[in-house]
Formats: sequence, structure tokens, C-alpha cells
Amino acid sequence: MAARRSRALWQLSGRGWSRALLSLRPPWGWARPMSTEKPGAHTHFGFETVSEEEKGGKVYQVFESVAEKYDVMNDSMSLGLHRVWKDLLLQKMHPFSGTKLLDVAGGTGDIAFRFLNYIKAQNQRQQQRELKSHQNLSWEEIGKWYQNSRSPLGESHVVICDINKEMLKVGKKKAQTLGHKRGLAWVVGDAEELPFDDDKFDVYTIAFGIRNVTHIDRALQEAYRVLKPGGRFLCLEFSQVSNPIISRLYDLYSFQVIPVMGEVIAGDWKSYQYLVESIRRFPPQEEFKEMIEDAGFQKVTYESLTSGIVAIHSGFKL
Ligand SMILES: COc1cc(O)cc(C/C=C(\C)CC/C=C(\C)CC/C=C(\C)CC/C=C(\C)CC/C=C(\C)CC/C=C(\C)CC/C=C(\C)CC/C=C(\C)CC/C=C(\C)CCC=C(C)C)c1O
Ligand SMILES: C[S@@+](CC[C@H](N)C(=O)[O-])C[C@H]1O[C@@H](n2cnc3c(N)ncnc32)[C@H](O)[C@@H]1O
Repeated sequence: MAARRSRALWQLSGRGWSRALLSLRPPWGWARPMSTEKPGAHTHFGFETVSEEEKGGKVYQVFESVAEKYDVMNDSMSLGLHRVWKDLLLQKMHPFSGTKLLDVAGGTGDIAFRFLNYIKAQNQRQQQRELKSHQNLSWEEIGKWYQNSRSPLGESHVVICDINKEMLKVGKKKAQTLGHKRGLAWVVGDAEELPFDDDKFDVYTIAFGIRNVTHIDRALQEAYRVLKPGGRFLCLEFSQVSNPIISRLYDLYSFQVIPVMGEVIAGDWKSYQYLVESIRRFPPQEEFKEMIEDAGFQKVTYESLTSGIVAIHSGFKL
């Protein structure tokens, strides 16, 4: 209860004065309007206060607007570092042949493609090992080996679910270019109300997505519902930087450079201003861990990467 109250206060107050001082930002923030209070339930869209009904539409517009330039923006803003973070998420997942993955807020498919590549590489390595270890294969074994080599994914499957049709459209084109024909499905759906039955998936991932959802608690409950008992929740998201010097440089970079890049590369300053503001609004590592536990997950842990610029949270439905 106390944790929930402190979380609510934290959400109302933002990151606070000390962070503002460290970031050389005025404590009221650059983009925070003076009075944006509206009647009814309200939430945040970056530093702006909006009604809960408005938020979903605004987030939709952001990703509709950036979809075509999304991938090139990520490489430019992070100098490719987002690829390393996504690879680390897959290493943590360590999927096996047969894993059914649901990638929510899957956007242009980065996590899904990594998953397919991981499974394919793992199966190929296994087949090579088997072939080497059997000097004299029986007909049955030769048959099995050929069958496996024709379907390197086995029973593995990934569903990419995202609320935004434009992001999925870009993802589907990318899948064609990369030659991913099997083992994936694209579904339009809301993280808060997933269009899937209970106990369906072995792993649920959400990368850079949960920050944009209006009711994070509902998205976490949905993650819990669709996972099989024993299933794993994995979330890659921006988090809190621990080192004050890096934090200050990061704030400078975020507020001074990223929106400019957004304007130059994607012709969209506002969406990238929203990105950096939404990062500051998201709860720090420990706070988010508690939210995951509140949804019913057990053995919840997290790992901070690159000084806490991002973190991977993990939990199990036991
Ligand atoms: C609309 O919503 C979205 C849209 C999207 O496209 C994507 C997302 C979701 C996001 C992702 C999938 C990942 C995207 C990645 C980021 C947002 C970037 C994360 C940031 C970093 C990895 C960089 C962190 C930077 C630091 C810790 C500080 C180092 C920076 C400096 C020394 C430069 C400080 C800046 C100034 C003094 C201002 C003037 C500087 C310039 C004009 C030069 C520009 C500088 C650079 C390009 C250097 C940047 C350096 C790096 C990227 C290397 C990072 C190295 C380390 C962390 C050690 C979405 O929701
Ligand atoms: C920053 S992108 C992340 C894409 C991808 N996971 C990646 O790591 O590159 C955020 C994605 O979240 C999606 N999104 C936002 N709100 C959502 C919701 N309520 N349900 C499902 N997806 C949502 C957006 O449409 C967008 O594609």
C-alpha cells in the first residue's frame, strides 16, 4: 500500500528538483506547460497532463508519424547501441526450440527477428553437433536430420502485437527483405487488452513499449494472463541512470540533441521531444520491479545496462 502511494506521488511529481538541478534544467521542466490540469482521470503524455482518453490517440499519432524513419532514428540516436540492448534481451531469454513468444508493442519487429535468428542458429548448431557425433547414422536418424534441417524453427513461433498499423506495416516489409517467411504472425492489438486466450505463451516481451501505455498495471496484468504457468515476462525499457555525471551528459544529449535529430532525420521534433520526456516519466528500476510483482509475477529481477540508461526486468508466472 505504502509502495503504491509513493509510486502515485512519484508519478505526480515527476523526477523532482534534484534531478532537474543535475540536468541543468529548470525544475518546472522545459516542456511542462504551466497549467494543463483537466477534469476526470488524467495521466501523462511526456511532461503534458492529458486525459486518459486522449493519451492513446496521441501515442498512436507519434508512432504513425515516425514509423518510416523509426529504424534509422534508433541507429542514429544510439549509434547502434539499441541493437546491443536487444541482443542482450535475447541472451537473457535464451529461448529453446518450441518456444512460443509474444512480443507486445513489437513495432517493426526487431525482437521477433532476433528471436527467429536465435532459434535458427541454435537448431543449426545442434544439427551439426548431432551429425558429427554420429559416424554411422541409421536411416531413421538420417530422415529425422533432413526433416529438422528443412524446418530449422521447429515448433517455435513469435506473435508480434502492436496497436499501430503503420509500425507493423514497416515491420512486415522488413521481414520480407530479411527473408523471414515462417514462424511469425502480425497482430494489431492493445497491450492493455490483448486479443489472446489465457495461458498461451512461454515468453512475453515488451521492448521500449510499456512506457507508452496508458495503464501500465493493466498491461502487466494482461502479460500475466496470457503467459502459461512457468512462463517468463521480459521487459526492456529506459530506466534511471545511476552515475550523476553520466546522467547530466545524458540529459544534455537527450534534451539538446535528440529532438534536433528527430527534426532533421524524421521531420518530427515533437515526437522526439515526447520520447525524451516519456523516458523521464517512467519509474526507476526498483519501482517498476514492484509494479511487476503487484501484477502477480514472482522471482522478479532486473539488470541495468549502460549505467541504467536502460534496464531489463524479468519475472515468472509460477
Ligand atoms: C517516438 O518514440 C520513439 C521513437 C524512436 O525512434 C525510438 C523509440 C524507442 C527508443 C529506442 C528503441 C532506442 C533509442 C535510443 C536512444 C533514445 C538513445 C539513448 C541514448 C544514448 C545511448 C546516448 C547516451 C549518452 C550519454 C550517456 C552521454 C554521452 C553523450 C555525450 C558525450 C554528448 C553530450 C551532448 C552534448 C554536450 C550536446 C552537444 C553534442 C552534439 C551536438 C554531438 C552529438 C553527440 C553524439 C551523437 C554523441 C552520442 C553518443 C552516443 C550515442 C554514445 C553513447 C555512449 C555511451 C552511453 C557511453 C521511441 O520511443
Ligand atoms: C518505441 S516502439 C518499440 C518497438 C519495438 N519493440 C522496438 O524495440 O523497436 C513502441 C511501440 O509501442 C507501441 N504501442 C504503444 N502503445 C501501445 C499499446 N497500448 N499496445 C500495443 N502497442 C503499443 C507503438 O505503436 C510502438 O510501435
